[in-house]
Amino acid sequence: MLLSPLLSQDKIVLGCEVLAASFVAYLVGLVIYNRYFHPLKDFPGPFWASITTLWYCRAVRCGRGQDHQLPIHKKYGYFVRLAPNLVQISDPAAIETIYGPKHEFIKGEFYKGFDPKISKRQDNFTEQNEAAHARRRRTVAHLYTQAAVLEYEPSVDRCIALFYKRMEEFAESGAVIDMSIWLRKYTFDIIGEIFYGREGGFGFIRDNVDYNNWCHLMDVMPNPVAAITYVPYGLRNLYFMFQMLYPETRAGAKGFFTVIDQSHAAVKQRLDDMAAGKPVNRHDVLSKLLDIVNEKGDFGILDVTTEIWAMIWAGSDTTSIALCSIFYYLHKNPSTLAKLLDEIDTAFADGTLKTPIRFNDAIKLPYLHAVVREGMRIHGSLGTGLPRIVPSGGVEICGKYFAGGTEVIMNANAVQFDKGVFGEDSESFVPERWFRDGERAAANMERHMLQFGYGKRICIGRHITNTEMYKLLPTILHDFEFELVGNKEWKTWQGWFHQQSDVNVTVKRRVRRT
Ligand code: HEM
Repeated sequence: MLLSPLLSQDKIVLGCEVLAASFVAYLVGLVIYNRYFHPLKDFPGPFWASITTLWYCRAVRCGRGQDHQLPIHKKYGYFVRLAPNLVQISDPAAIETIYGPKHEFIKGEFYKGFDPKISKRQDNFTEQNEAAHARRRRTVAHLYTQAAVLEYEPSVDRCIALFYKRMEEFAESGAVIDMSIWLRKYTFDIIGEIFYGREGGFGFIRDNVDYNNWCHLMDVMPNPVAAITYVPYGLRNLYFMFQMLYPETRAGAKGFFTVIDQSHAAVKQRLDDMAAGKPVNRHDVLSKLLDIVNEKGDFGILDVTTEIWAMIWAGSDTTSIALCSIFYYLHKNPSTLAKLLDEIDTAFADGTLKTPIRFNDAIKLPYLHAVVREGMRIHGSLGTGLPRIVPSGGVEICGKYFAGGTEVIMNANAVQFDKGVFGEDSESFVPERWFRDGERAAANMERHMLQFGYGKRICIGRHITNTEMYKLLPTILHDFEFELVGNKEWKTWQGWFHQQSDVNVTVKRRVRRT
């Protein structure tokens, strides 16, 4: 009763009108500020990108490579404003400034979307606090060195044997297979072997089943997650609810929690087996992570779960995309394939390679090395770039000043095409570039590859990837002949992951030259 004069209908309507008018005035003011007064106003880029983060959000969510890979830089140059407070830079000279040790650029808010919140400590990939990251990375780094990874070689061999058996069956049946799918099963199974304690992997290759829908999850979940931090703050719940209207996002969200459950279950299983005195693989990462729990006070069981959870996301699709790129470009370029086969056959003939192929032997093949580098250069596994925040005080990057708090990004799929570093033919698949101009030029290209990131946040799992690739490729290429059906182009998706599909091939037993 007392409040009724305050809540008269007229006053409520007036209040709503004032609120709506203020909101519209705020939006108009923001647009004018972003476009004409923002410190980044002079950087070139699309109009809509200069006034709202939703433009870049759409680019990531919808896998629009033309908006954040090489084409956008062809249009606007080395610096492109992709959102009001975000500039993407493709000048290779900026890598050292942004990702190198000289300045303290921290990871952008983008990474928050990937935090599973399993433990109070985040995984290395999502951790934004540099000191916390350094502590965690020091704690686990010894599990990921090349020497440590070689201890997991028998696990990789088991998955290769399963893959090989499948290829034999396909050669026998004459079936058409999508190689992008089978390479994905291979990399998932290896994560299953070395992080989840499953001998023979998750069974993706063995049973030809996408258990828990994890492969499907990788197709559908990273895109909304990678885009969400570019939705204006107040609209994120709405965006999330809207995304849930898509059945595939609902499946992805469910899968997100299944991965967490399965990660808890894998750790529990290993602890139970150890307590029961059952034989377990003491050489896999899971065992070694549990050893750390016993040795260090600040790394608990939930940190083990977090670590193996992260590897499903970080270690499976990334590697299969790289493998698929190498495989596809080899089969699109028969003369390159022929040269590589020559090298592999000679290595088998002179005893450099033997079955099962050792990583340390395969790495000695120079042409294979060039093919691997080139496949990863021309098609980066991550479709979008790696966001960083300019430290307070501001930093000059390649002659342009950026105020503290500005977000900057470099995208491997733009940088790795730079003609100054990689040559005039940088848009073509040419493995020869890795030795044609001598060691200094090759080292210079290597320094400007962003495929695995750079500096202290560089990919910790890259030796696992290399081991998987250098062992599988010569094994299958030596014994099987693949033909791209109709020599068709693949399909690609340019969101957070740079997935390929429709790499359809037939498989035959290879008739080798004598
Ligand atoms: C071709 C394969 C791979 C590619 C292209 C790749 C790419 C990357 C990139 C670009 C980063 C840096 C992210 C950033 O700076 O924001 C990164 C970090 C990371 N990667 Fe990979 N990755 C691959 C394979 C793997 C594998 C096999 C694993 C583990 C099994 C792994 C685990 C990680 C982790 C844990 C980080 C965070 C490292 C840190 O910040 O300390 N990656 N990866």
